[in-house]
Amino acid sequence: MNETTEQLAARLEANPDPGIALRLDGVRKTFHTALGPLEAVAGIDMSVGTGEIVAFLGPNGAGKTTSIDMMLGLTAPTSGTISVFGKSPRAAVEAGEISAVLQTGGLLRDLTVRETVTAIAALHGAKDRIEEVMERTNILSLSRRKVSKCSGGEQQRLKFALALLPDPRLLILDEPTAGMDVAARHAFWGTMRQDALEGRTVLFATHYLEEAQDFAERTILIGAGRVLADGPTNQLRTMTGGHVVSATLPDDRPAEPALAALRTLPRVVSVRLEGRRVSITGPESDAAALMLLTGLGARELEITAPTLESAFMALTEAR
Ligand SMILES: Nc1ncnc2c1ncn2[C@@H]1O[C@H](COP(=O)(O)OP(=O)(O)OP(=O)(O)O)[C@@H](O)[C@H]1O
Repeated sequence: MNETTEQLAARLEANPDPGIALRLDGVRKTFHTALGPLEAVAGIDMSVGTGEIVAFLGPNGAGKTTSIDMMLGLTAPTSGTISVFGKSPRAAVEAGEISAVLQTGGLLRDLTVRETVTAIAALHGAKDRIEEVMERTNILSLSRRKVSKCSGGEQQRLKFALALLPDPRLLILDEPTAGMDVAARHAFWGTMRQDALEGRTVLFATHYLEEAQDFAERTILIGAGRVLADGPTNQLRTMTGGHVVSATLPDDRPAEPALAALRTLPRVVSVRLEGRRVSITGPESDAAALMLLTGLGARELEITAPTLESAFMALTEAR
């Protein structure tokens, strides 16, 4: 059916950002600590389209949890704006359009699994979704188990069930598979994929490269509160723009002048030393090889395409 002009106008008024589930513009968050201000999020611009599964990848302390707290309206940005389906995060939470599986808290240890699901379903007016959600998250067999007796992975599945109760259009997951074994991880992501096919948007924070690689078509890499790279996960390894050149430096000379010289090469992303072995990451691999062999007396030269891990290390360490 073709949309009438009135219907289009009504839709744009309800969501001025069609096709976009989540948008962050110039978002910053500064905490005031005893040691002075700490900029946990230092200016993030990003958007996530409806139906995408996106990995929010970064090392510890990168600012993932702080960003997620702001997306959920749990804390306000110091500056910048966040919109969820064109609404403020709080309005989207109230409308049941966004929900989350968070790392900490949230479960009462003395309730059983079913009592927990039933209590939260009552809050959302979603009693009719209890069976479906419990089946989907594979917790029916745990119905009568006390939360305190559930393993870490089982508690994660329960949290996942609670997050699905309002039938959110956008699901945010902070390290969702922590504590799950390999089989549970695969089952979990299988469910997620199915949900995404049905139109649910998923953003998950992780510091596991493999998890981004295996389950997200797109990865937003963050470090030190900034977006370092954003693109298809299978291209992340080339986002450093080049290869890794490694070689063994001569024993009879100090390494530091050689490292300083290598750092002057154009567009070098990182220079690292382990023992006498130096590795240079960057797009100008020929120039690095030439300098190593002819200028620095290095031997055992190797040039390799970056692994996802080396791309990740180079991008996060280079700042
Ligand atoms: N309430 C707070 N007060 C002061 N500093 C904070 C607060 N919350 C977070 N930080 C700091 O902000 C930075 C970003 O933390 P955040 O928890 O967002 O990172 P993360 O990427 O989620 O890390 P992890 O993977 O370890 O959970 C860290 O340096 C952290 O110590």
